[in-house]
Amino acid sequence: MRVPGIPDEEFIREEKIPMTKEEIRVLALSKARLFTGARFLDVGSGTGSVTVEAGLIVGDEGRVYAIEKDDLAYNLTLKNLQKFNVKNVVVIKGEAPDAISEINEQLDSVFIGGGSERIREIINAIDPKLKKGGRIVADAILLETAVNATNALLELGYKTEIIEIIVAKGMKTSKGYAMISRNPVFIIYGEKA
Ligand SMILES: C[S@@+](CC[C@H](N)C(=O)[O-])C[C@H]1O[C@@H](n2cnc3c(N)ncnc32)[C@H](O)[C@@H]1O
Repeated sequence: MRVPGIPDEEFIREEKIPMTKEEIRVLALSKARLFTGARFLDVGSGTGSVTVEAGLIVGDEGRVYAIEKDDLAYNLTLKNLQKFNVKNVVVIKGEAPDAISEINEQLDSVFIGGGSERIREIINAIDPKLKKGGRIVADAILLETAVNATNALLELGYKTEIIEIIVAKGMKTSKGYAMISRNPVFIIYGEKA
């Protein structure tokens, strides 16, 4: 099994396609409790950074599903999978929650990085496909998304937590390092009872 944390600059990027940044990605994948052989779903794969890291962690015995609705992001995910030589991923071009029905096996954990406006429906559609003890992890910029995700998980009886992270990265100046803050990100996660 491989420790996550591929540097952001190693991914192929497209100007308009977002990516879950390295430090947030590491924490989100840790909360997802991935393991060798796990079945994992990434909703809204974007650039593909979470999908790639998950594919490397679960290894040849595992499987990752990625759902992405946007053509450019879908193709970018494929490009990054190729770049990192990750072959255990099924990339589904479609929109969650509907596209979740294309997955025909039980999942160990799920990350939701896209679809904030439909987060409740997405969580409700994932629930029947998640094994007992499995985890749903979501990240969110908006307070409303964090509240909606938390409530959806609580209503399903999940053991739920919410954290907020603010990452400041050091920028080298002539006098030393100045810390430049990024926007705060919520990570919400729930474990199925
Ligand atoms: C913030 S980006 C995710 C970044 C990704 N985790 C990464 O590491 O590159 C959100 C992505 O979710 C996609 N998305 C939004 N709503 C979606 C939905 N309902 N179903 C599938 N994809 C969706 C967007 O097109 C976008 O590419």
